Amino acid sequence: MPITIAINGAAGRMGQRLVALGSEDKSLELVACFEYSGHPKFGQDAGDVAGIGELGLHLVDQTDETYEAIIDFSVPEGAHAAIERAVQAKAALVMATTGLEEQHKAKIREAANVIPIVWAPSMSTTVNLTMKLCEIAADALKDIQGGADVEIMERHHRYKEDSPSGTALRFGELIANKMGITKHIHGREGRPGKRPHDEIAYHAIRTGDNPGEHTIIFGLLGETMELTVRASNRDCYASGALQAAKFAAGKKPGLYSMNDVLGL
Ligand SMILES: NC(=O)C1=CN([C@@H]2O[C@H](COP(=O)(O)OP(=O)(O)OC[C@H]3O[C@@H](n4cnc5c(N)ncnc54)[C@H](OP(=O)(O)O)[C@@H]3O)[C@@H](O)[C@H]2O)C=CC1
Ligand SMILES: O=C(O)C1=N[C@H](C(=O)O)C[C@H](O)C1
Repeated sequence: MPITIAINGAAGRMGQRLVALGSEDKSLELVACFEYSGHPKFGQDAGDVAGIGELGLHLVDQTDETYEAIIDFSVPEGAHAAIERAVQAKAALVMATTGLEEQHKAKIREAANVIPIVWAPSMSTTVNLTMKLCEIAADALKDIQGGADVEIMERHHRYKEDSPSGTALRFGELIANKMGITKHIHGREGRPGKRPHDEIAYHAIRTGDNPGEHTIIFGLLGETMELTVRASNRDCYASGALQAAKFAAGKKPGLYSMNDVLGL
């Protein structure tokens, strides 16, 4: 039997790719496409909006259908609604929205007591693998003679609303934990003085239609290591989220990561 899924934020850039890939996947059945009622495309066929032709599923804000998993790529308020929907439906939740505030994060942790939740700032396989590589690098370089300076650069499309990306922040968190760094700064200007070793700096570039690119720099005296991971389109995130929904449906309540989903 296919796993029944719902998508929240279904008219968005990511939502449209989830509708397209999710409706093609024979192991899944797409049963609901949620949008907020004020959305300009509310009520339209989700397949038409996604550019794949009519699916017979409309953009709605409620449904009588039952579903085993709901995937959220929206905005913080949308994420809040998705958590409530998942808890009410006793469905698994795949939480992909970034830029969440502490209140939303607390709600996710609380919901994980009653439903399974995969929560990750990036559903991409190569991004999650690069996170592992960065942890190895950070561990190896934490006590290196002369120190290793960590800087994180990310590039995204001009429409992105949160900054730096959730992925960049997660890279920083993982590296900081390994290297014992507590200071995180965002860009530099004026005369900040010599760079201390115990900080990670983030640089967010917004340009064109870039679907996402991260470079993590480990700068030593005499040599530099850079790890870059780059999406060519959004399907790496969409297919990872669909994989996460299949993984989480029917699991016991708790918080799961993409490492659990991907077996990394
Ligand atoms: N974890 C991951 O792998 C990835 C995460 N993301 C994250 O996913 C999120 C969405 O990205 P993207 O698709 O590019 O953004 P979009 O703005 O294109 O899509 C978000 C959609 O959600 C809609 N929305 C707004 N409010 C609500 C609500 N209350 N309920 C339901 N839907 C709502 C938006 O409508 P409107 O346009 O009218 O606001 C829009 O249609 C971002 O936080 C992004 O950072 C993105 C890619 C990968
Ligand atoms: O908004 C995006 O596009 C993306 N957002 C996520 C993030 O903030 O990390 C993931 C991906 O980089 C694309």
